[in-house]
Amino acid sequence: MTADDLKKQAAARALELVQPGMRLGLGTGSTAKHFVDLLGERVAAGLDVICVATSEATQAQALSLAIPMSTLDETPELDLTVDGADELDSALRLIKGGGAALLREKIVAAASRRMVVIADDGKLVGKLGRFPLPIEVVPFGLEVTRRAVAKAIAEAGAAGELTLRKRPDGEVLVTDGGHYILDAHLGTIDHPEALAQALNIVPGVVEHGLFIGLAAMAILAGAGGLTILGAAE
Ligand SMILES: O=C[C@H](O)[C@H](O)[C@H](O)COP(=O)(O)O
Repeated sequence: MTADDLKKQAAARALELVQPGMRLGLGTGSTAKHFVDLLGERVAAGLDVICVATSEATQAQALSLAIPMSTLDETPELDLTVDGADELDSALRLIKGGGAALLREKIVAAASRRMVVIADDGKLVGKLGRFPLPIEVVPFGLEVTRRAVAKAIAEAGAAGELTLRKRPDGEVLVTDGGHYILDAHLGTIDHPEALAQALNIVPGVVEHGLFIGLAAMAILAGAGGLTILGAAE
């Protein structure tokens, strides 16, 4: 079974949580893409839902499947958001933003009564930090912000290189919100809450990829089947 098959299995299990009439947040990335594809099939078969996307890419995918779309301004309270993650621990603390969608993903997750993570079980780690932590920053004053971020990271007891994310063609990556991303290569994050708080107050940091206290459940697919973390319903 391929990693993609596992992602699809997790997405299919999450689809069971969707009820008619729900207001849904649609995540971003290769795992969330499976969920949107499967949701599109259910919508084509008559399921009534209204959705908000966490990225321009997901918005385009959902529209191509004729999924009814709204915005957070029109639909500020969502019942359920289903999204992928780059890393998670057993306390349902996440690193997100490998696909540069962390800002809208966090806003949508925070507007949802429930956020459910779908992933292959290789993303479950004992300690967060192997995946570089994405930190979204405004382009203005980049070097000043970079230094302040490095200081915040050190104060939270972590260390590692900060790299400005580039696109495959070598140009600096610009997010859907018009910002840059600094990836913090930390290896391990011993104190995720402290790091999140330290990053939250750096001027120029728009958002970071530590999602703490947002996910209520994770559906992890592995060779041995599905594992559920958190509250199943
Ligand atoms: O910015 C992107 C998101 O946080 C994704 O949900 C995350 O990167 C996981 O993506 P994938 O399912 O492709 O591994």
